[in-house]
Amino acid sequence: MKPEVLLYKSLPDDLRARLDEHFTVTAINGLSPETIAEHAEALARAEGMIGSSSTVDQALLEKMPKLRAASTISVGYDNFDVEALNQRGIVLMHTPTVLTETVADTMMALVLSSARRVVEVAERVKAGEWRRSIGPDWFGIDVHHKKMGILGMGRIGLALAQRAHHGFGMPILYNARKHHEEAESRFNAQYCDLDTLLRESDFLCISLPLTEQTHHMIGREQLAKMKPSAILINAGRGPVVDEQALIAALKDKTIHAAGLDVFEQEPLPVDSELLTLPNVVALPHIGSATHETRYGMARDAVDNLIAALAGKVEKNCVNPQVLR
Ligand SMILES: NC(=O)C1=CN([C@@H]2O[C@H](COP(=O)(O)OP(=O)(O)OC[C@H]3O[C@@H](n4cnc5c(N)ncnc54)[C@H](OP(=O)(O)O)[C@@H]3O)[C@@H](O)[C@H]2O)C=CC1
Ligand SMILES: O=CC(=O)O
Repeated sequence: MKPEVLLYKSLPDDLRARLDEHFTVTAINGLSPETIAEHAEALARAEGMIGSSSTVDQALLEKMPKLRAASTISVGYDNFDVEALNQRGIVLMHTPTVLTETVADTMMALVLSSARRVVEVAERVKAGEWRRSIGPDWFGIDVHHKKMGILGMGRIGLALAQRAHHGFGMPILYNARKHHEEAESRFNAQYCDLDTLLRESDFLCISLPLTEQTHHMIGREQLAKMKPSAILINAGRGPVVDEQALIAALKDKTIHAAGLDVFEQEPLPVDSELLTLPNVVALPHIGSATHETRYGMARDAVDNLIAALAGKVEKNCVNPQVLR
């Protein structure tokens, strides 16, 4: 008999067929209180689950007594209670690597669009405001050769450093928990403490995961240390930055601008003050959102679940200690 799995995100047809070859699949429309109640019996039978974005906590796990493996279609896994998974010996699989280059592209897009005011001036053209040769009120600031500060020199930070260093001649500063030899040798990146990173960066680019340690790592005190000309880019997770402190800093010009792909609450509420600020570029969490990369993530997540439920995990495992 094939193991039963819960699918809570739609998949491309060929990947859904691959999942069906290996498992008896119950597909549900996201994990909400309603779908969880409606499909209680399928949850109780499921040995695996695959999807993204939804919260997987102790309360949900209690409804899934047979669960052996969870596969998220994302690299970030802050929506999982990993401690609870570990206690139950449930394997958590994710999709690093396949999305790295695409997310770094998105970060570079945020750097360029916030510095050169691409979204704002394009809207002005569409509004019919371009009636004569433009003046300084349409100008942006240079990106090339400015100092890029990267907070979180992991896979994505490294790919961003490559673009900034080789493509834009930018000196790279970075902070992480440890030194990254590859960043230092390939991009001449200089390790520094967080205060130095804040003080010296022209662009502070955040590619951190959300953890207890990184929650609100950037708040009022940290923003006050940045240059008034600096631009903050966040494509890690929204709650790494205290959003109210950021709004205040953007309004009183403590910093120049922000380019944001992630927010404390997603979708960003339509009445968020961020949306009223001309010096903000706000994207709807599109870091990895290209057809190619989203397909690759879904493919890897399906393969990860197949490997995990077959006891053949070789990569992409968040908590390999439960395999021992
Ligand atoms: N906007 C989007 O669509 C996307 C967002 N993301 C987000 O980006 C995050 C990073 O992804 P990825 O680069 O693959 O992950 P990695 O694990 O490769 O890199 C994470 C980096 O963050 C650093 N870090 C973690 N905790 C701290 C801390 N307390 N202080 C300083 N540095 C810290 C790590 O430091 P060290 O190296 O020293 O361990 C590491 O350099 C994901 O977790 C996810 O939240 C990812 C994909 C898409
Ligand atoms: O935010 C996206 C992810 O893959 O993590």
